[in-house]
Amino acid sequence: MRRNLDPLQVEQVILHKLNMKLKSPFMTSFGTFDDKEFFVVEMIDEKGNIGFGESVAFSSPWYSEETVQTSEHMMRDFLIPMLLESPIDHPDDVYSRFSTIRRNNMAKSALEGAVWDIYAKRQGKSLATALGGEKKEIDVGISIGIQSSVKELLTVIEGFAAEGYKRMKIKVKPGWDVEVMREVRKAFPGLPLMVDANSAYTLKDKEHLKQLDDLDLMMIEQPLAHDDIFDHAVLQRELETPVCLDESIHSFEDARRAIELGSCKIINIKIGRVGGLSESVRIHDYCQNHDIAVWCGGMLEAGVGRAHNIALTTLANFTLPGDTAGSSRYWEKDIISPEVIVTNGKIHVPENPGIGFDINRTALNEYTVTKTEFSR
Ligand SMILES: O=C(O)CCC(=O)C1=CC=C[C@@H](O)[C@@H]1C(=O)O
Ligand SMILES: [Mg+2]
Repeated sequence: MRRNLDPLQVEQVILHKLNMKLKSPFMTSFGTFDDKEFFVVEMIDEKGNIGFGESVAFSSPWYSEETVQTSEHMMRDFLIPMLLESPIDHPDDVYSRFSTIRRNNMAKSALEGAVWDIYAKRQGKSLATALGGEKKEIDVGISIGIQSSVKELLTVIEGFAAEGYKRMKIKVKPGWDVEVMREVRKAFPGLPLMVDANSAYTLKDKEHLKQLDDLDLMMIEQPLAHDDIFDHAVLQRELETPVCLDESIHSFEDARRAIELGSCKIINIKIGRVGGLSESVRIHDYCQNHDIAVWCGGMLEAGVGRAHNIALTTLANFTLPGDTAGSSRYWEKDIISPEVIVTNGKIHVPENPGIGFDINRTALNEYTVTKTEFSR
């Protein structure tokens, strides 16, 4: 294990609760997002370094059981006191320090991300380098919600293709799937395409889903239940299209079991879902050793979360474009400076220490609903 001879002591944590309105509603098989409520974690160490993390839990427990309110409770009443208690040798230790608390990975990850940012800044390294990443730029795709008509969907895809995004992920659900994707494939014959079902199907839909095999999709993401890896293995044996797991993977152990069972050929790593950057790196490394491709998913993050996703994606086995689109995908104005810019489907990885972006305090304050401080 990597050791740090300069233990860091967290002195203060500030939870900024923000509410940001999306430029346009984002519809999935489980619900529609109009705005995003979340926390920016600001953390200060004993030397005055400041690190930032972002919580990704949504207001409602649709995607996972965590919500903005449950993560606030977990951070305030359990996790922050555990962090303030004693110095940390290495950010990897945060995961083990939190291990007596079951799950609540998004709450844990928001804090762990800020510790990683401070750690990288203390070392004078970018977060990407501190994590072991080497890419100078990353390929990105974009996630497209369910639209009101196929015509509308084709227009949206055309717009993002013109912006240069490397692949399009189309949200599907029963009644908005095979026929729609046939139309999309017909209109865009060479476009890298995938679908995400957010658990909208069961094994009874196997024959229906097999029709997707004709459409040259990069993968189908999370077709079956959010807590399943067994039925996904059955489905993967029958489908030519690779299955990618999202909701089902909460830890390194989940990934190991899914891979041993043959439940997927690809894993979408979301930092918040797996409890932080350290666990993300462990999953990445294991997948790399088992020929399982990974990519970095998104949770409609604002700039701080986006910066963490960019840093993680610089690791070698992130071979597929992620969902880390530019700041302008969801926001009129982001909370970081400069904003994340996508050029020809690529994001340049910042080289400044830590997350590599400054916080735009004016924007942060504008979106802040409440602010709570915790000190040692
Ligand atoms: O652009 C992004 O941040 C990704 C958006 C996206 O596809 C998702 C975000 C949150 C929940 C889901 O709807 C979905 C996903 O499952 O990956
Ligand atoms: Mg998904």
